Amino acid sequence: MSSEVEYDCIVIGAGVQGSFTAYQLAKRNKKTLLLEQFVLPHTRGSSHGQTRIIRKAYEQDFYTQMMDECYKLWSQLEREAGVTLYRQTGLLVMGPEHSDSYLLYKNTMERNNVPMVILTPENFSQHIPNVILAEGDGALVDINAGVLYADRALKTVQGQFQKLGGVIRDKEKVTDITPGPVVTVSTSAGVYRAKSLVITVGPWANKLLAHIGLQLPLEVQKINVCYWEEKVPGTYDMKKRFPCFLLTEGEESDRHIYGLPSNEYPGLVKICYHIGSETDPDHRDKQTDRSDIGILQRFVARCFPGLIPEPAVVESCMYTLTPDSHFVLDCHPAYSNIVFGAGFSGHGFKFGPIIGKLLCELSLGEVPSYDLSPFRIRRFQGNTKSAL
Ligand SMILES: Cc1cc2nc3c(=O)[nH]c(=O)nc-3n(C[C@H](O)[C@H](O)[C@H](O)COP(=O)(O)OP(=O)(O)OC[C@H]3O[C@@H](n4cnc5c(N)ncnc54)[C@H](O)[C@@H]3O)c2cc1C
Ligand SMILES: O=C(O)[C@@H]1CCCC=N1
Repeated sequence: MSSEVEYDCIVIGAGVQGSFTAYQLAKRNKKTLLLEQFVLPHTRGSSHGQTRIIRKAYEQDFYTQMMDECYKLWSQLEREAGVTLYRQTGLLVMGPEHSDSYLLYKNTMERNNVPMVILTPENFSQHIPNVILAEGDGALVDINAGVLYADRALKTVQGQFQKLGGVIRDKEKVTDITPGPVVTVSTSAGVYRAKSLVITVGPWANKLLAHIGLQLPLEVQKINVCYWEEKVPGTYDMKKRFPCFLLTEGEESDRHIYGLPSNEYPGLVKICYHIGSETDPDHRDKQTDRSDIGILQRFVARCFPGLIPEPAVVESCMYTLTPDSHFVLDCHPAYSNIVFGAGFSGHGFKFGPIIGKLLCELSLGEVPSYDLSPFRIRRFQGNTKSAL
């Protein structure tokens, strides 16, 4: 089947980043096609699941500053669609009080006037009951942080895109790309043409970029998404405003941990380890490493006395990591009408609306609204393989 229609833009990959990019393009009256390899919705990429953390607490100013507009774009989408996508819970940040990482969070938040409360070992349990603050740890709360209803957000943005006249074709895997002033995209079901192309295929980025002679330094990891049962149901519940939390980075392996209050599975709290094991996105179920679960069990036993230190549910999801954990947002070095967003390194969901806006701007040849230098591929220098 060959399509006669020429699109302004084709977006490949209907995860959070591709869906928001397509929506932004449609808002700009661009005739847009969004292609997805699986039947939607699916659980085989990085954007599935009911919840994600949204926060301004970051080590780097550029993320904190982008989140300013991003919160506004999330609430604009909520108003437009008449749905709730965000719930404020606050985010508890804990880490060795004098460590580089903890101080970077604290100072970045202070410098950018992010509303926060600093807790002391004396008043900690009064504010955050049923959590043990480790000896020597500092604690602060990013007050406006909270939970995004991820699955609902994806459904909403894809729905709004379609209402604006956008076309979604799922169960169509892109099998080839031919660059040119008009780009040709071949799928398992057809051939499509467009003035520009956006590639947002998450863990599959290098598999698809190989078709256009580019390889990025990305590592795909499978993450075990663990849920832990409350001894007394409701102890760590979102309705009671129990906060999301994260441990800042440090020397010890048991610091790469974060969690969300119980919500999607009543009585179960999501607590995960931020480092997984390398995997192939087409064979992720073959990766069965659970060594992180021991680290989580020790953490839960030590710091969450109200949880049973044995995971009740283990699901899986994938991270696509760059060497510096910063995103990749750029144009192809040889074809300026091919744009990609990749390497969201396990923290990209909250940025969906702003990533969509930026990739839309890049695909239209406009000056992007933010300085993209932290996200350009030239930072990888020798690590980017171009077969051109
Ligand atoms: C366990 C876990 C917890 C996380 N927690 C947070 C959090 O709290 N806060 C936060 O902000 N972020 C979080 N993240 C990160 C965030 O979810 C990801 O950064 C984001 O979902 C990445 O989206 P994406 O669109 O790049 O990738 P994906 O969601 O994987 O989308 C890519 C899409 O492209 C499709 N595709 C691939 N190849 C092709 C092809 N050839 N043809 C057609 N379609 C194709 C795939 O099927 C997929 O649907 C978390 C991630 C995980 C795994
Ligand atoms: O992006 C986020 O907020 C979460 C928490 C920290 C680790 C990864 N994702």
